[in-house]
Amino acid sequence: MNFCHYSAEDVIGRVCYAAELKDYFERFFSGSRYLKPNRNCNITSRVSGCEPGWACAVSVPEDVDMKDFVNIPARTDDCQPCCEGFFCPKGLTCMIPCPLGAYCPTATLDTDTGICKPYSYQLPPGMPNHTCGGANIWADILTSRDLFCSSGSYCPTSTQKIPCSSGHYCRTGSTSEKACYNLISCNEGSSTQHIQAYGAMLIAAIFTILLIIYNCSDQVLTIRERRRAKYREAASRRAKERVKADERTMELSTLHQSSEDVDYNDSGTSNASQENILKLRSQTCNNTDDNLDHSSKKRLQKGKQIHTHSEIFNYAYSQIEKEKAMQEIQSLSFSEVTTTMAVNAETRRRPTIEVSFQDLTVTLKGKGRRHLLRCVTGKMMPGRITAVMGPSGAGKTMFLSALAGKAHGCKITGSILINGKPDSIHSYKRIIGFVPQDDVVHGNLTVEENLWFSANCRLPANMLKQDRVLVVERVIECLGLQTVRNSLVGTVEKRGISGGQRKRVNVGLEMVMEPSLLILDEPTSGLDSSSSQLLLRALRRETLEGVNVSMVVHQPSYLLFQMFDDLVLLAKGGLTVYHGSVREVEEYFSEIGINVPDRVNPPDYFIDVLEGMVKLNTSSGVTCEQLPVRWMLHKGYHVPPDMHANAAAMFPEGQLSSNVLNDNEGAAEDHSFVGEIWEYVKSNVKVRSDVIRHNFLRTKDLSNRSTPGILVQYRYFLGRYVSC
Ligand SMILES: Nc1ncnc2c1ncn2[C@@H]1O[C@H](COP(=O)(O)OP(=O)(O)OP(=O)(O)O)[C@@H](O)[C@H]1O
Repeated sequence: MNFCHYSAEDVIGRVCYAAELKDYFERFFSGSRYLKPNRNCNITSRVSGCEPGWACAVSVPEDVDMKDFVNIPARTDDCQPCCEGFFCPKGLTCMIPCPLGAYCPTATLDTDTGICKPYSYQLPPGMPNHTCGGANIWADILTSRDLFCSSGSYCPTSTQKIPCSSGHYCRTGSTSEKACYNLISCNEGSSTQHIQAYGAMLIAAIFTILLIIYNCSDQVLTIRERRRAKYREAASRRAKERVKADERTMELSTLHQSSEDVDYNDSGTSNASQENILKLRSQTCNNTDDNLDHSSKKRLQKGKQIHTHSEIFNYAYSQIEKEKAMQEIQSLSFSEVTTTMAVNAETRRRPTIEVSFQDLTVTLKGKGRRHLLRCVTGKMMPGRITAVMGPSGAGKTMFLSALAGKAHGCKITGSILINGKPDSIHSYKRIIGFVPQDDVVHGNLTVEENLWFSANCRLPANMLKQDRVLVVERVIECLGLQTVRNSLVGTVEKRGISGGQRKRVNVGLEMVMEPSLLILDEPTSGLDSSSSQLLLRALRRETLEGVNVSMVVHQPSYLLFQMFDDLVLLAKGGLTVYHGSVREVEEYFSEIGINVPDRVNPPDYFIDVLEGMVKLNTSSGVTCEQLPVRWMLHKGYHVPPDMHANAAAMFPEGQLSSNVLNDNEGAAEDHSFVGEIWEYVKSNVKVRSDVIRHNFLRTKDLSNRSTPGILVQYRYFLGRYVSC
């Protein structure tokens, strides 16, 4: 009570009782800015203690029930200024102790302003004997800081205020001073520690780290890549050595077996020894995982992921070598049983897609309605490579685009069936690869990065890492891209890999997604003969897994031509001249008197004929223009009316079956002006709705493959830019 000029009893008599405290805090916490005066401060009986910073005593303290939370006692006696360390709000007439962190000295009058400092109340008018009292308010720190210990000082009690010493800082309402961090200088009376030094140090540290990362990232990536390459090469070497060792074992066994066979049956020796070779190779091929340790083998058997680079590459390369051996078996095999055994056991087949089309006609919109493709009927089978050939502008690209559902802005009639059903080709887009004529590779990435981006985005999301590595490594191996796998593809400004290699990467982007239908537009253009053969061999390998491969090809060499299974030959105007097996094309043309001269490459000759560069002098009298009609008649297809004259010219009157010629196509071709406009509007609406459906609406997915979601794909996309 050193801070109060009353006696202890006087102070106790002035401190608020329970009912007054309750009344005060209820009003305070109800958010009322101005407190309602209590019963002692009404207009009729207003005492000095009702003024801010003043309090009064109770006349008979003994009569007051301190536990009475309801009745406010009468305080009218001996009104005096509020004690230090207490606050006395206006209209309350009693004292409340200030809380910790507050500083409540007795106010002094500022004669200039007439305000009781450090508080902001004034002396009441008309009361000349009244002086400044103690604290008058109590508020939270956000509303008013008047009552709280000011910043730069600390208040151990509500009557003591000590300036913050140097090396320390004190915030508003502090009861003790806080030591500043090392390295930070805090002067006397500091209200906060200035951590700018730390901020500067942090920025400098981040900058240094970034600088180190920038300078070393290349190094780190190179080292990582070098390590991976080391594992890869070791795995490849091990797998090859293993195959060689197996081959030597086989040779020895074969020699041994042959010498035994000679004694019994001379005639059957060669066949028997070859069978032995095949059997032994099949057996050794089955020991794929011999390069792996026991735990990795176990994980593989359970279909689990293997983790280290070394294990993954060992697995991938032993699989690749095994596949190569299996292909060799197939080419060596003469016994169908052995081949079937090998293929069935080891060749993984993908879901198959058979594409059949009937009377496929693509017509250009607008005036003239030119046919870009006309009445094309046929089928493309899984496990076969179909070449699409024809003179320039014949509609080869348009044909494959129409099949792939990428022919926009044209009217397409006829039917396309997928596996015999009229499903939309877009429903299978996740297992259809399309290699356009123009490059779609990313020039600022390496060959391997390009392939990995495509593989990550388009392979099944749940595919194990080792299988992804196998797929990518297999494609790199198949396409002969080993030597340039880490080279930048290159752009116009920055020279990268060669044009032929770039073309192969383009094809690789689609091969790594393991498609069931692979459509390629001129993948061999610009490639030399050996590169083209390498590519065809890679595609041939795909067909072993049941992939349906169709490609536009220009001027294939004879060797390359023989590597195709089927041929679609288109004449100008998009009409079919031949669609069938490559083996039978020469026979078909010779039947109509078109024989390929000696030492002329058959595909070149057929294109020359269709270009009109070869003057036909056939016994049957068929002209170049009649070849499409000849094909239609040969297959028994309907002949469109505008071609009837050509058909009739080839056969004497009456020899043509009426159902071949009875076709109404074109009967409704002559429209009135209004009819033409109506047709135009109709087709335009259809094209727009096709575009909207293709871009915005989801077609039902029938591919049975779930690829990574948009966000994951976006992550891979961003990853590409990080790599750049
Ligand atoms: N959107 C289009 N608008 C107008 N004409 C088109 C369109 N698309 C294709 N054509 C025309 O259709 C014809 C066939 O084109 P396509 O590209 O299919 O020929 P191609 O046989 O692949 O030729 P090339 O071998 O020269 O690449 C060409 O005469 C072409 O001009």
